[in-house]
Amino acid sequence: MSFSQQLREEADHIFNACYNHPFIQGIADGTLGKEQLIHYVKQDFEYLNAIMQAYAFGITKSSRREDMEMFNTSISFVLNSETHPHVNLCNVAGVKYEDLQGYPLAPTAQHYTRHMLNASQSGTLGEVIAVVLPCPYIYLDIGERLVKEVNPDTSHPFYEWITFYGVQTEEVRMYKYLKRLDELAEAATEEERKRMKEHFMISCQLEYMFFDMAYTLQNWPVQKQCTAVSN
Ligand SMILES: Cc1ncc(CN)c(N)n1
Repeated sequence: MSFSQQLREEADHIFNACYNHPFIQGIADGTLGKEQLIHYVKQDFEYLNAIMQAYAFGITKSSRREDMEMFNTSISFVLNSETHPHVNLCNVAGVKYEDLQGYPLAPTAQHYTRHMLNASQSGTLGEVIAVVLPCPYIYLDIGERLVKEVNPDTSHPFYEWITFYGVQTEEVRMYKYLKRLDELAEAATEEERKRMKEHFMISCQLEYMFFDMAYTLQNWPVQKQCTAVSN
């Protein structure tokens, strides 16, 4: 079994938990609430900025043009295409996309972005791939399962979100990452392979937590009190 197959098997329960999370099931049956959609898009806009920076660290660790191209394609994908599923969610929530940009990170988004940026800044090329991989991998899995199980038509409120992640070129992008991860894992020391696995598993857990953050409208626990002004 290849290294990437081992990781996928090890994380199977997390992939399943993500699919069964009420956030995704709310997308599936079209009932996800406006507040949850807005919180998700605000946080995901910032998350996608951070993953582009992680991809850019991947370029700084690359010496082959093919690897630079792989990360560059992912950055272009986020900049030029991944706005579409966000716009779908904004349309359902009845808000403008531009109004959901530039918000502070909630705890889980803070955790996930720091995890990705720390590992990609301090790690090897293999570690960069391992830490960013769950992002496209889990959404491809969710999208494919939703297309198969919900089989939405254009009247479904989240038709565009579902078909974007379930029926598109994500698969081609993914296989490049998996192939390269296996090559790098084969040449890596046991220590490095251990770090790659740890980065991958933590990113998978944080993908689950990200859905939970959006669903529960997670925020920092201590907020400034608004005291009534009395005359
Ligand atoms: C947190 C998260 N993970 C993954 C994806 C899909 N690229 C996303 N938009 N946001």
